[in-house]
Amino acid sequence: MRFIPTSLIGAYIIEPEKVEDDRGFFARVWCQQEFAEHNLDPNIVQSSISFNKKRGTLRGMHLQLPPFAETKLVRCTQGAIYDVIVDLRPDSETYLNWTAVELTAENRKTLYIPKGFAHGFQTLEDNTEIFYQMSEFYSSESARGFRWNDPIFKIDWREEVTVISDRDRTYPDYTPEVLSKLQSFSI
Ligand SMILES: Cc1cn([C@H]2C[C@H](O)[C@@H](COP(=O)(O)OP(=O)(O)O[C@H]3O[C@H](C)C(=O)[C@H](O)[C@H]3O)O2)c(=O)[nH]c1=O
Repeated sequence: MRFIPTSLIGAYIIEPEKVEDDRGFFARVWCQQEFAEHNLDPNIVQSSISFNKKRGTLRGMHLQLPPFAETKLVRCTQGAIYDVIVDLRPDSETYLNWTAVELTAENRKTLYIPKGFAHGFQTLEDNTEIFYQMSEFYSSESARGFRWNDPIFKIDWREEVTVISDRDRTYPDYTPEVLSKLQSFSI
């Protein structure tokens, strides 16, 4: 695997190193030891999939607060997404910054998202499926979210949003009150 730092401290793009032969290829996409060697959280307790019928579908921006803050590994196993993360760790040099990466079934890239980041994506093709691996259990009570077009983040999305849940569409703007609840994140 190749671990490529993103512009946000602690977030990485992980590229598989293919071992090719006349049948095709084999590649590792996760290894507890290699992750630990790169100071990445090697714990996985849940895996999930997300299927999205229509191009332009947007899910996010989501995160879980401590004690259920989670490291996430995200990869696209069918279709393509524009995957976005926002650093919400007040003591981070890249606090409130965002970055995006195109994850596709073809490029087989994985995005490693540390605790304290909000995550969301927009699909770039119909019938797009995402595979997640999380370091913490799902906790609806600790789930929080911010609106995809919240002016404080100025995220530059690729396309018009075609499908979005009522919850994701109606999050209030990011405010100091919400910020205070995230102070407990540290890198
Ligand atoms: C995330 C999750 C959801 N659910 C249930 C709760 C709802 O009944 C249904 C759909 O949940 P939700 O609308 O929160 O799903 P997404 O909008 O895709 O949320 C995800 O989207 C963003 C982009 C993420 O990074 C997270 O993985 C996650 O927040 O599945 C579960 O039972 N377990 C889970 O882990």
